[in-house]
Amino acid sequence: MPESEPHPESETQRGRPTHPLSAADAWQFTASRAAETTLFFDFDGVLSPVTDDPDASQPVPSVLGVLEELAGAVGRVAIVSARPVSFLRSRFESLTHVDLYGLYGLEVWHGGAVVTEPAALPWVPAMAELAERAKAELPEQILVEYKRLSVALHYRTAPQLAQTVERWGHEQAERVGLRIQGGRMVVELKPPVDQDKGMVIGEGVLDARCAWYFGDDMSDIKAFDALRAREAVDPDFFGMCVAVANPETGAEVSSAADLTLESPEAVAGFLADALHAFRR
Ligand SMILES: O=P(O)(O)OC[C@H]1O[C@H](O[C@H]2O[C@H](CO)[C@@H](O)[C@H](O)[C@H]2O)[C@H](O)[C@@H](O)[C@@H]1O
Repeated sequence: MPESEPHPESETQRGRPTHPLSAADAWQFTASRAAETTLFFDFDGVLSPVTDDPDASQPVPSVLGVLEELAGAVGRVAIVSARPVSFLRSRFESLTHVDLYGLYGLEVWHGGAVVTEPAALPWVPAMAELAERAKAELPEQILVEYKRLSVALHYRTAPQLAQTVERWGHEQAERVGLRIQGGRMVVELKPPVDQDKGMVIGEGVLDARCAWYFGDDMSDIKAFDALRAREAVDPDFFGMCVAVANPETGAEVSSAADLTLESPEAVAGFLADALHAFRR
């Protein structure tokens, strides 16, 4: 090529595109830096349709194969959930190349074992006691989900009890010294340990040049914020925030996202389509 003609930039050198951009363009750009890309997924309401009984939740069947294929196409795929790692393992046992973060990052699946944030461990007895107290004191329609280092109080099947649950949760948080996390028809009590999805993502993208986060709930907005924060300090980094629509937190999450998908089933289809960008 003559000296005077500009050299075409290679795909990996191409600067970050400007938001907003179409999903197709975002995937195409992502594919150009696939090895330096991480895809993060929330579980409930994103990979799994909402059910009245949290124990009954299952991923959309087709998403398992798609995640495994994506894990072979990009640098890293991770699920970042408020569920314990043991629960995530029971749903994603077949996925050998997908990283798992549980309890908002208090747990990580690493080297074949669950690694727990040491600062949270002293709170195990208090959380067990709290779960028993919740069962005894709250109306029986409230489903109490004990998660070792957190207790979730579900009112999905009794929405008229939302205020009762909120009030009881705040009283207990003050009494025991816990933190509260609101979610979709749920109030969750957690140890006073600095760890949330934003911190998991902030740390997780330190070596990445591109990341996507798929979420549907209030705690996921912190993960979106972490991608925005990284973009703000690194002009080369490209982040995409994808919301999943729902009647409870959907409007707020969607307003913080680059694009919104209709349902967990739509997420599975969206990811299956995205695979084409990596096969070219
Ligand atoms: O971070 P996530 O993986 O999205 O976990 C958030 C909460 O998800 C679960 O509750 C939600 O899904 C349930 C099953 O579909 C539903 O019944 C409930 O109303 C939702 O809030 C989970 O049970 C909670 O522990 C998580 O905090």
